[in-house]
Amino acid sequence: MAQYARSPAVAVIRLRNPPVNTLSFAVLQALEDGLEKADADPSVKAVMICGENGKFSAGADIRGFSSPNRPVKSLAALVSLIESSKKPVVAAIEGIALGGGLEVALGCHYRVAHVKARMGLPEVTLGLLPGAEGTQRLPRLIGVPAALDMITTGKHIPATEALKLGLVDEVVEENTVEAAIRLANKVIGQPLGPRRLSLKPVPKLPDMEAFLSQARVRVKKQAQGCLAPELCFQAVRAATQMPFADGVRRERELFMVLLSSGQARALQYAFLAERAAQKWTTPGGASWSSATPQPVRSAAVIGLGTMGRGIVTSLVKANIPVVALEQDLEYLNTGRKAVMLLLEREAMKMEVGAQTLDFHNPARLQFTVDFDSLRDVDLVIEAVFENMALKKEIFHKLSRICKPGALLCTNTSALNIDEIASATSRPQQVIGTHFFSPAHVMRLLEIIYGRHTSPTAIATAVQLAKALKKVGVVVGNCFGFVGNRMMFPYVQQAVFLLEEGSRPEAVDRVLEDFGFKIGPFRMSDLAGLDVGWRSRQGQGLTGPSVPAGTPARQRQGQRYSPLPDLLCESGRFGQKTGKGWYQYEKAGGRTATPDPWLHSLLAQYRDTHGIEPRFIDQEEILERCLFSLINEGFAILAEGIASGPEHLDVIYINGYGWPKHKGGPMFYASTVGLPRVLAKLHKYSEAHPDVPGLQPSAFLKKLAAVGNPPIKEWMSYLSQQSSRL
Ligand SMILES: CCCCCCCC/C=C\C=C\CC(=O)SCCNC(=O)CCNC(=O)[C@H](O)C(C)(C)COP(=O)(O)OP(=O)(O)OC[C@H]1O[C@@H](n2cnc3c(N)ncnc32)[C@H](O)[C@@H]1OP(=O)(O)O
Repeated sequence: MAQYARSPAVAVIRLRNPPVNTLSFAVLQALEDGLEKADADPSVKAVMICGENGKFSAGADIRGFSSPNRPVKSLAALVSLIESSKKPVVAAIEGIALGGGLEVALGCHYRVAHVKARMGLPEVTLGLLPGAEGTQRLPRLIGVPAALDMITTGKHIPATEALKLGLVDEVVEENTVEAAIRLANKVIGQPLGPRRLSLKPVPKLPDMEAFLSQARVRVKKQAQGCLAPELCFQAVRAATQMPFADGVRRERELFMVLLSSGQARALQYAFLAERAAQKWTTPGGASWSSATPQPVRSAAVIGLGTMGRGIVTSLVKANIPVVALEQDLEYLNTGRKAVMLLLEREAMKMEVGAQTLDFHNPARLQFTVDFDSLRDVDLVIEAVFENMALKKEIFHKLSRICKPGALLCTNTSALNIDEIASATSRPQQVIGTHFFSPAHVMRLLEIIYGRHTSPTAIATAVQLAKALKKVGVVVGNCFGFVGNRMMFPYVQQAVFLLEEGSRPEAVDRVLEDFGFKIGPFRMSDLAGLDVGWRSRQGQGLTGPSVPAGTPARQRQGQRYSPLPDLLCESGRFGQKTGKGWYQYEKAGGRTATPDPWLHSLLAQYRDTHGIEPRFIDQEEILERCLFSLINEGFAILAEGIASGPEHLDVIYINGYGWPKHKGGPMFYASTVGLPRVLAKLHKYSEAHPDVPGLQPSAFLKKLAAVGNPPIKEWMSYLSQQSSRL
C-alpha cells in the first residue's frame, strides 16, 4: 500500500508493495487517499512520492493483466490526478521506475533520481503499450525521437542518461528522498502550469513526417512479427498529430487491442516463466529454497575453441578473474588472440574502455598450458570438443588437482554427466553447463545435474548464470538434455519431409514465417552438419559400425533418413564448407541460396527408394515439425527431466530462437489446445506409422483426456505418473 507522513510542509507518500512496489489496486487507492489528504491539509504545501525498500515502482502487476479486476483504468486517472494537484508533487526515484511506475513519475511535476536508478517503459516487451498516458506525456518531455526509442524498445535507461534527456530534473548520489523533499520545499509557490506535461506541446522536428516514416520502417524491422512495437509507434505518432486528450483516447484504443491479443498473453507468460524457471527443484527433493550457492571468486576455462572463447569473455565481463587453459602453446596463442579480439569488441559495445574490463591484467585474465594453475580456482568450466574419453581424462586430472570444494563444470550439449563425473572422486561437485553459441551473447545456460550432483553445486551454477547475466535453467541428465532432445525430432521431421517431396527452402520458409529466426536447415548449415554426423557415428547410426545388410532407411528398428549422412559424405558440412542444405557464396559465407545440386540429389534419392514425391502444404510442414518437438517436451516432463513446462519454454525462447510472442513451445501447445495437438499427431502417425516422433506421448494423451487443463495445472496431473529419477 502507501504510507503517508509529513516532513513538515511536505506530505510524503511511500509506495509499499514488496518486492518491487507494483501498483496493485490497494496501492493505487492508498496513493489516491494520500493525495486527497495532502490536498485537504492547508499546512501541506507540497507532496513527495517515493517507494519502499529503495525501489520506486516496477509498474502494474503483470499477473493482474489476465484478471478481470485489473486496475489499469484507475492508474491513468491517478496520473492525471497527480498532475492536476495544486501543490507541487515531486517523485523521488530510487532503484527502478518502470512502466506504470514511470507513468506515475511523469504525472509528478518534478523528478529526482538516484544515480543508480533505472527508468523505462517496458510494456512493449509484455505485448502492451504504456497505457496510463505515457505515450502522450513522454514525447512532450523528452522529444519524439528519444520517447519513441524508449517506448518501442522498452529499454531501461540509467539515471545519468535520463538527466541528459530531461526525463529527470536532478540526479543525486546520496539520499534521494531528502533531495526530493529539499526540491519540494524549494518549488513551493512556483507556477505549476509549465510543469504539467499534458499542457506542453510536443517539441517540433525540422521534418517530423520524414522522421516518423523512417522510424516506422525501423520499428517494423525490429518487431519480427510482434504487434506491440507498431502500435507503440502509432500511439507516439498520435501525440505528434493530436491534442493531448485525443492522443490519450487513441492510446487507449490501441492499448485495448494489445491487451486482448494472444501475443500479450504469450509475452506476459514468458516474463513470468523466466522467473518461475529460477525456482528449480529436483525429483530427489533438492530445491532453490533450501540450497545455498558457494561464492565464485575465480574461474578457469579449459579449451579455447569457439565455446571456450565465448565463456572466457562472459566471465571477464562479469568481473570474475579467469585462468584460460589450452593443450599446447600453439592452440593457446590462437585462443588468446581470439579472446582478446572478442573482449575488445565487447568493451566497445559496452562503451567502456578495455581498462574498465581490465582484461590485459594477468590477475584478471591469465593464459596457460599448465593444469597446476587451476589449483586454487573456485570453479572450472571444461569446454573441449564433444569426446567422452577426452572429457573423462580431463575430469580425472581436475579431481586430483583442484582444491576441495571447487565446482567442476562440463560444457556439453548431449554427453552423459554421470559418466563424466565417474572419472572423478567428487561426483557431487560435477555439473553440466550447456552454453549456447556464441557463449558471450546467448542468454541461455542449461544446467544439468547428475545422479550425485549436490544441491550446493546446482545453486552455485544457477548463481553463476545470474552473474553472467544469463538465464540458467536446471534440468536432469538425459541424451540431449532438454533443448537438443526436443530439437532432434523437429529436425528429423524436417528431413523426412524432404524425403516425401518438400525442399529445404520450403520447410525453412514455413518455420521462419512462424517466427523462428532461422529454419531447421539454415540452422543445421550454420551449426555444421558434421556435428550431428559425428554424433550419429558415435551412436552407431551411420558409418562403419552399421552392420552390413542394414536397409538404408532403417536403423535400430525404426525409420531413418540417411540424407544428412549423404551430404556429409560429399563433404557438405554447411556454411563452413560453402555447401550444405544450401549453397553459399564461399566457404564460411552466410548467404544461403537454394541449390540445384541438392534438388537433384533429392530427386535421385526418391527414385532410388521408390518414393513418389507429393506436394506437402504449409500446415503439414508446421505441424509435423512443431508437434513432434512439443510431443518430446511432454515426454521430458513425464520423466521428471524438467520441473515444469515454463522451463522448456524459457529454454526454447532463449536458446533456440523460438518467437517470444508465441510464448514457447509448451505455451503454444496450450493455445492450440492439447486435444488438437493430439489429434494431429494421431493423424500424421497413422499416415506414416514407421516415422519416429509422431506417436503421441502418454502424458499428452493423459492431459487431453482430462479435458485440456490450463498450462499451470499440467504438472499436478503427473502425480500418478512414474518419475524416472
Ligand atoms: C477502458 C480501458 C482503459 C485502458 C487504460 C489502460 C491503462 C494502462 C495502465 C497501466 C499500464 C501499466 C503497464 C505496466 O506497468 S506493465 C509492467 C511494466 N513493468 C515491467 O515490465 C517490470 C518488470 N519487472 C522487471 O523488469 C524486473 O522484475 C525488475 C523490476 C527490474 C526487478 O528485477 P530483479 O531484481 O532481477 O528481480 P525479478 O525479476 O526476479 O523480480 C522480483 C520479483 O518481482 C516480481 N515482479 C517484478 N516486476 C513485476 C511486475 N511488474 N508485476 C508482477 N510481478 C513483478 C517478479 O515476478 C519476481 O517475483 P517472483 O520471484 O515471485 O517471481
